[in-house]
Amino acid sequence: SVMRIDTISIFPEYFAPLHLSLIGKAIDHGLLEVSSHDLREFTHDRHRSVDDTPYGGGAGMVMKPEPWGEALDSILEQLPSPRRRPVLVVPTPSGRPFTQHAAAELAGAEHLVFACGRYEGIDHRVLDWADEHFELHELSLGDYVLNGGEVAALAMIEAIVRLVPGVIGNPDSLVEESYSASTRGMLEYPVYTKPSQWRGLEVPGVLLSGDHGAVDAWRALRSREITAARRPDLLDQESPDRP
Ligand SMILES: N#Cc1c(-c2ccc3ccn(Cc4ccccn4)c3c2)n[nH]c1N
Repeated sequence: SVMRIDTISIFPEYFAPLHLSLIGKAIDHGLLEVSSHDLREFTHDRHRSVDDTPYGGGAGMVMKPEPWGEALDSILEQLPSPRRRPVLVVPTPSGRPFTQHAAAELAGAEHLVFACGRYEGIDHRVLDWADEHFELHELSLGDYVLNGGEVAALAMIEAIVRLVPGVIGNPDSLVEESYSASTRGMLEYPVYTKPSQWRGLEVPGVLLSGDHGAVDAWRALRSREITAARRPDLLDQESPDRP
């Protein structure tokens, strides 16, 4: 089935890169449809204004609700009926953490809409209204501050789309990854390829030995060492994947 993704932003050109590489291929193969919408197309004043000063005072500007309401209406009107409620993802610093688990959850959706804010955020009434018409997910990419939601949406879209069956070339790499890397598993072990000697540096002998048991053991040990050093928090969690 075709997954449809709509993005809404005052910088729709941020999403041009989605038509490259992996995701570009999925689009070419008809597995994925991506459309980017310019929020300013839903303004009607001469200055095409999308922001105004915050009620209650404070620095910065807030995105006005009207353009968002019209943009989201336009998405809903274009849906084939009877429609299942589309998923609305709103990247925000105050969101629930976007994790591999969230990506897997969203990979099952038929239709994803990303509302990318700027300034100090979107008038909260937009989220309150959207909660009645969409399956709303307010998600944060991580504990750092960005200037808007576009970069977060690009990352989320890539993490989600690569989990959609048929989109990524080799499904095996997904299976391996789901047990060892960015999920609540462990961090990836180091990888090597030819030449076996490079600038005086060798590939660990075990990897050239052909002894698959020894290779697996070496990789598990390296994952554990790297995880203990960089992400001890991942080691604390009991996980059925890790004996
Ligand atoms: N996801 C995510 C994000 C964001 C993010 C997402 C959307 C917007 C819309 C406006 N801003 C600027 C801004 C800065 C400060 C306080 C409020 N708003 C965003 C930032 N920052 N960091 C993440 N992990």
